[in-house]
Amino acid sequence: MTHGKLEAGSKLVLASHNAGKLAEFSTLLADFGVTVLSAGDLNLPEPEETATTFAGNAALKALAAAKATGLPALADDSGLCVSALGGAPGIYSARWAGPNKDFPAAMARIEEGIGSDERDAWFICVLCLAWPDGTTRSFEGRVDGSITWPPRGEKGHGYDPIFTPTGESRTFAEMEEAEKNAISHRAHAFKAFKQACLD
Ligand SMILES: O=P(O)(O)OP(=O)(O)OP(=O)(O)OC[C@H]1O[C@@H](n2cnc3c(O)ncnc32)[C@H](O)[C@@H]1O
Ligand SMILES: [Mg+2]
Repeated sequence: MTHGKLEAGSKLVLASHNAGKLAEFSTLLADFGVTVLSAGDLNLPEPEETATTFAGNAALKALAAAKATGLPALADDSGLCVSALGGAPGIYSARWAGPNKDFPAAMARIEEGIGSDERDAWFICVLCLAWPDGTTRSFEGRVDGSITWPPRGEKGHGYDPIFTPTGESRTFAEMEEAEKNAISHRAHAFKAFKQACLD
């Protein structure tokens, strides 16, 4: 097993328990001939995200999965950053929704915290590919936009119903997965990962 590129036929663990992310990754990875196994398929525990940055949490999740399985593992740490909230919820985006993943409540908390004139927001995604020997490579993606209220759309996941990317009139939750996958933070990070590790 080399530490550079993932060859066709190699196994890759997706070190995420988020069904929405996993659906997007299965489309993004469809053409590359890697066999994808998810953390849930492998019964991997969800590590506590104790780092203070997206990159730190992505590395912690990827390394935990690579060490537990002996396989290369790709983790995604991501979140929604709201300008008027000083970048919150940011790395705490999942925690704002609580253990019951109450995104309507988390979205309402964002709307309550911001005014009508400062609605800029951005999503960040850091992908980390870790190897069982502890080697890691990270890739960051970002998409800028604004907070929409009330929430709109039934597609996507998480905060998608309140995020409208710059230059679009629809929220991520009103777009087909392929449209979101062409412009999202995850798509941009994935493109860098692909160039470095798959092509
Ligand atoms: O850690 P894993 O197991 O991957 O799953 P998670 O849902 O806990 O993921 P994170 O720790 O990275 O937290 C990211 C949060 O940001 C939200 N988020 C990330 N990307 C998003 C996207 O494309 N659309 C909407 N919400 C997103 C997501 O719903 C989570 O609440
Ligand atoms: Mg998480």
